Amino acid sequence: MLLVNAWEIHRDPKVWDDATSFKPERFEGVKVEPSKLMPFGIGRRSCPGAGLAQRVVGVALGSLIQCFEWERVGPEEVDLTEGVGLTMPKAVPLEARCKARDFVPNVLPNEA
Ligand code: HEM
Repeated sequence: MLLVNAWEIHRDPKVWDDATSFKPERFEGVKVEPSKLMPFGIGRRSCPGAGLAQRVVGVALGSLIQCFEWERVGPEEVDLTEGVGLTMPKAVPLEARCKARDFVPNVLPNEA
């Protein structure tokens, strides 16, 4: 069995500028070689849900931002340190406060 260390490739400074910074704009309008970016695996056993996931993640994230105001629970910056595990947990779980924006009750059914 061949195991590819995608984690390492995704952080390789030879492959990416400023490799460990969160810069989603680095992907705007560019076609990235599949051998550099493989969040869904690669080849015949790659993730068959990739198309669905990419659409749903965008809609879900957009809905959370559009429908809620978000804030930290305290004055400290959110700690983005990675924890240990296969699913890339955060070292410190995220705690945040959210409040539905004013328009939300008008578009969601009122459950009595
Ligand atoms: C952000 C969401 C997702 C990520 C990051 C992800 C990532 C992956 C990765 C890395 C693999 C292993 C590929 C390999 O072995 O090379 C995989 C396999 C798989 N994924 Fe996903 N996946 C996601 C969502 C989904 C969804 C929504 C579905 C189904 C609706 C799905 C179904 C599968 C299946 C069935 C496999 C096994 C494919 C096989 O072994 O032939 N995944 N996924």
